[in-house]
Amino acid sequence: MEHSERQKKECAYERRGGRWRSPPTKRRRRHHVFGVPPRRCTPPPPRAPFMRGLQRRSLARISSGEAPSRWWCSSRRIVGAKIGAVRYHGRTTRGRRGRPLGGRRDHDGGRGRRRRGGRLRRGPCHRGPAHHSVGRLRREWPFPAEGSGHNKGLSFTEKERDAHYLRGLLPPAVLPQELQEKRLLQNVRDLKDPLQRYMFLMDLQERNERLFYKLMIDNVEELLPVVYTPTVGEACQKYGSIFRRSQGLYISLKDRGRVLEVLRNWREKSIQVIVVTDGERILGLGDLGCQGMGIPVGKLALYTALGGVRPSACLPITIDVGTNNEELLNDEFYIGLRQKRATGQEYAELLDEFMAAVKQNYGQKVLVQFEDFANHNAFTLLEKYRPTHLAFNDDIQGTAAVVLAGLIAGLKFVGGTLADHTFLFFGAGEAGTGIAELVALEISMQSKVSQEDARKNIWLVDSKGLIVSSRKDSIQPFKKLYAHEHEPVKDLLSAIKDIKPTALIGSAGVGQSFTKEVIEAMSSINKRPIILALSNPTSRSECTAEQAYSWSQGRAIFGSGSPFDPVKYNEKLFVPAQANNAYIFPGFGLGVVISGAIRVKDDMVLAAAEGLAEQVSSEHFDKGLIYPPFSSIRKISANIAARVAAKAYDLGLASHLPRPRDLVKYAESCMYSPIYRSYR
Ligand SMILES: NC(=O)c1ccc[n+]([C@@H]2O[C@H](COP(=O)([O-])OP(=O)(O)OC[C@H]3O[C@@H](n4cnc5c(N)ncnc54)[C@H](O)[C@@H]3O)[C@@H](O)[C@H]2O)c1
Repeated sequence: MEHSERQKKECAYERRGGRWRSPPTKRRRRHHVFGVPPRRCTPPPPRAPFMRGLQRRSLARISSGEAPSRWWCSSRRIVGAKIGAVRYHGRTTRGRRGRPLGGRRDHDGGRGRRRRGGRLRRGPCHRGPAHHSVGRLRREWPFPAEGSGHNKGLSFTEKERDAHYLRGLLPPAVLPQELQEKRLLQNVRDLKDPLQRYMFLMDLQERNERLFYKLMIDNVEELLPVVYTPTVGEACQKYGSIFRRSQGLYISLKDRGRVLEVLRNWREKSIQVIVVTDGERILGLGDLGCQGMGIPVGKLALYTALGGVRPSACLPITIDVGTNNEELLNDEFYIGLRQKRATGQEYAELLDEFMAAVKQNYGQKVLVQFEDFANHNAFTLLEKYRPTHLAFNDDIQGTAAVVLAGLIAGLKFVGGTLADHTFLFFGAGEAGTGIAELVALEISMQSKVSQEDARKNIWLVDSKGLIVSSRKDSIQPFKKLYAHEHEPVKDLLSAIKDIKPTALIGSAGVGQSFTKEVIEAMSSINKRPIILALSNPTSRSECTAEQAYSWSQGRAIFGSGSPFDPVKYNEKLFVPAQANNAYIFPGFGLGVVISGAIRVKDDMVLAAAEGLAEQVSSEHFDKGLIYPPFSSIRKISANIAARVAAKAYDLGLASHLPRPRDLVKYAESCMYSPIYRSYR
């Protein structure tokens, strides 16, 4: 077909990326689809300069957050009406007669339609304003409002600065990412106050995401205590005063009936991991209400830095049902609801609505990690949602896996298997009973005995003393399994003398509860007593590393929840192990994500623990370590992920088929890399 002169003039197709794009009107698009050879088209006219100005102003509006949160995928609606010259980067895949092809794409390149119910319909665009704008880099620079995944700061090359209108907005020097990292590390080290360091790193995460993660990955041992426990505890306590920008999603009692709508306001659609808290038991610090947000934010930063889950696939959520913390209720800077905690049906209904909305919005392959819920809710929620959701509780299952791995490794010094030893837990909450259950499961699998029999060597002490059968009627259901026949015992020291445990595991959140007498009693019973002081933050630790080593004359195999510096005792250097959940949950999450698992089973948690324990080599044992060093955490996470994914495939819970042949390699290849990308 010949082009008429008029047609040639009107034809504004532009050849980009091997395709013809951006037809100005529907009529002209048809004209192309029906048989007009695209090569005859004239190039598009240059864009009018005033359009650029208009667009830039509108983008500033978007970036400053002034524009509405719901965006419609239509040039005639919000974006287009204001911007005029918006050029969509959404792709159209067209088949015969110009009809959109099916397949993965649910988006039609910005004409207000997306695939719902098998058909293309008009509707809200789930990708938000970023999807519609030209020059995503410029949109984020210098307004880092919608995430900072594209920012490179001084690392933008000359070419990128030209292509993305950044010239003049940056100083002339072009620095490599490594140099930026070196400078920032120096900046962090110059700050003496840990809270200042925390705020510095959070600012960096918002400003330049890739640089933040590069810094984290390369200096994980140094920065982990800043981004997570113990500093995050202080940050949560002062969250209202240091609040700068919202870092996650807040769902409060006010949102009942529209939780789904609130979830849809989040900028990213493709979410793989959610960490959610209700702030009732933040670390060992108690009820911090809405200010518990620091925990999901910190945990998800570790999911990315240590486990390689994409940052854009992570969603931190705080469910605000009020707080019983009087200090916060009277704090003028408190950021949450000023009311007492909702309980009972009101609480359960909000949680139900939340979990249903999560499934509806993100499907069933999104991992929902419950974090720092008080134990009266944590067990109930996990039991309730495990059968229907991909639910995981790090305080119960994550802690259990990391401690079990430590015990397995610790027994290499002591000798014998788990079944040969007795374990005493000080604290029978989420952490204590979670660990006890997993230890019992491992014993039952190793020794082919029932789990009930396996529990017989495990004893728990709670605030009322040793859990024994005579207390059965007055204790919570999850403790009843450990109510063995024994005389009532009120204090820990007497319990140790009676039970004679090999390992003493503290998870009561009571600082300095492993006194000199306690450690000495453990040392008199065992040649190498295993002492795990798990309570966080450092102030709640049952004893310090120095106390454990000196009171046991250097014989203790010590691990703690919060980090302690190496200790010199009798001219020998002892490196305390950190039983940090960060060994497990990032790798566990990655395993779940790469296999597309739809449920979490105990066997998968057990696989994670075994995956961690097997990475403690003889070289580590020589140094007295019961965990591998954190510096190789990405490798550790990839191995754990492979073990978890393998178990998910074995159990028929994985949905990503076919099963990759080499799961470790596959896990490594799926990990997020913080190296800057090049932009055209
Ligand atoms: N990997 C880790 O290091 C790790 C992981 C999870 C939890 N933790 C820490 O463990 C601690 C407890 O966490 P949780 O989730 O089990 O809390 P929780 O509230 O569920 O349980 C606390 C338990 O301690 C008992 N307790 C309280 N005071 C006591 C006392 N004076 N004497 C004896 N028992 C007492 C309670 O009865 C309860 O059973 C916290 O400090 C938390 O930070 C550490």
